[in-house]
Amino acid sequence: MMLHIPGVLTPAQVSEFRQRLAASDWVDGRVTVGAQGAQVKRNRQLAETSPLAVELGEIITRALAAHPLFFSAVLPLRILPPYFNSYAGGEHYGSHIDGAIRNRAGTPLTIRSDVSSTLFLSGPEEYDGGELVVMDSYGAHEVKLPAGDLIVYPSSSVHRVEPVTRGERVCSFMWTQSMVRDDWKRGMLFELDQNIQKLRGAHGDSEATVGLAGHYHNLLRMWAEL
Ligand SMILES: O=C(O)CCC(=O)C(=O)O
Ligand SMILES: [Fe+2]
Repeated sequence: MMLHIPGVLTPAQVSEFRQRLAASDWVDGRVTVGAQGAQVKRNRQLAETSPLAVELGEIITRALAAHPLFFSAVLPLRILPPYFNSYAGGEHYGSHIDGAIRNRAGTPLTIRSDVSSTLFLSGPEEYDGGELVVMDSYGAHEVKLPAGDLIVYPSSSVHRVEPVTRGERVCSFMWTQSMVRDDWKRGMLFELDQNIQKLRGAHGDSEATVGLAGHYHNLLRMWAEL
């Protein structure tokens, strides 16, 4: 399932992030990939142990943990601290799949990547190209979101970032281990949760919404791995 999650960061947070990121040191993005990724990846990132990456990453992680839509769609168990990348002057990231097991220099965390996310820190008017293209059985989906918004997509999908031919595309990206590994099951739980909330919004709680909420939790009980 792919989902657009608006307003993860406020415009004020985005502009503070951009100012601080512009003044920091960037390294070759190939530091965090394996051999296949290294052949197709051409961008820059903050170093994994950069104190700025750690500080800004914590703000993003807190915002995600408190975001009801992110929680409902991702059912996060562990979020690996977010990374920051930048593409300009034709930089791009060709078709690849994210490594299944991810760890992070400077932290003891190792996670299984179930859900990949990109948080846009540049607005679409700031650059040309740079679409995140995610493939699934329905075809290729192009994503370019307003600054502060996030896209989530299954880490199991092949994806790429098109060359940035004007301006600069600055983003944060991160991997989450979900309580529910299977994308199809996670999507079913998300649909059920969202529809229960719509029913509640329209009619208040009733015997039926309580029953459906029980069904949601019983499915989660059956499928969740902690
Ligand atoms: O920049 C992006 O939107 C995605 C980056 C990416 O796919 C990766 O680093 O694995
Ligand atoms: Fe990726």
